Amino acid sequence: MISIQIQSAGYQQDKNIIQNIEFTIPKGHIVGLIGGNGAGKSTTIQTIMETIPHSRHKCELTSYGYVPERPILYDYMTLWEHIHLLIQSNGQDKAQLEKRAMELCKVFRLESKLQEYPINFSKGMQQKVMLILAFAPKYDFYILDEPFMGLDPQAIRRLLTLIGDYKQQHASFLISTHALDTAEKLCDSFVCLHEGKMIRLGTLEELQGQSSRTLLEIFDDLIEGVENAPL
Ligand SMILES: Nc1ncnc2c1ncn2[C@@H]1O[C@H](COP(=O)(O)OP(=O)(O)OP(=O)(O)O)[C@@H](O)[C@H]1O
Repeated sequence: MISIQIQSAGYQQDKNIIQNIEFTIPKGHIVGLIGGNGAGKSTTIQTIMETIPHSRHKCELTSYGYVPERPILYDYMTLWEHIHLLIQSNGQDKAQLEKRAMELCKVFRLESKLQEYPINFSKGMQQKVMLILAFAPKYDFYILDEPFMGLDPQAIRRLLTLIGDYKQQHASFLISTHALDTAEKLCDSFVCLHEGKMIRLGTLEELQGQSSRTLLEIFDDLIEGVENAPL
């Protein structure tokens, strides 16, 4: 079980972007982090990863896989050189890492591009490179910031299968996404953010209450409720 407790965090001293965000991620569970543009999803992820300049939080993580919101690639390295760098720098078994990275290149149809430069790839292809590098090592926990962004429908289906396989092997996930129809089917529970605060937390059934609303409808209602609440 991973416990996330964030009292406050921000990019400048005394300017909190997020506040009072607390939730747990049980082993083998997928938690969806949802919220509109600027709600604080990436800031929450940066805080969990301890890459935010100012924060009061308690999240005890060891190692984890991470897919950033925007691809981070080296200009002068081929796809194979990116994979090679991962193999050399990650402490896990090198033969296993190479085997899985090559399998993932096949899954995401990049096996013929190993000697090409990802910096020249399309947006979706660059996203696939980040997925290959994050999923080649085996971790207990993966943080995926907008993992579906730019992917074609076939790649989304393949990523969903991959996440399902790792979950079966008891990996936990925190996934930030705007793809609420996908999240509704994929995630075990949801953390709903609005203006840096956690406005709801729960499973789809808990969020639905007596209704049969979709996640998108629930989220719309939540935002409307918060924005129309008396001061
Ligand atoms: N590096 C930064 N320096 C200062 N402020 C930042 C920085 N990154 C984000 N912010 C601010 O923090 C707030 C939350 O942004 P964040 O990126 O966490 O939102 P998000 O929910 O991930 O949004 P989106 O869905 O648009 O990616 C926004 O007001 C944004 O302007």
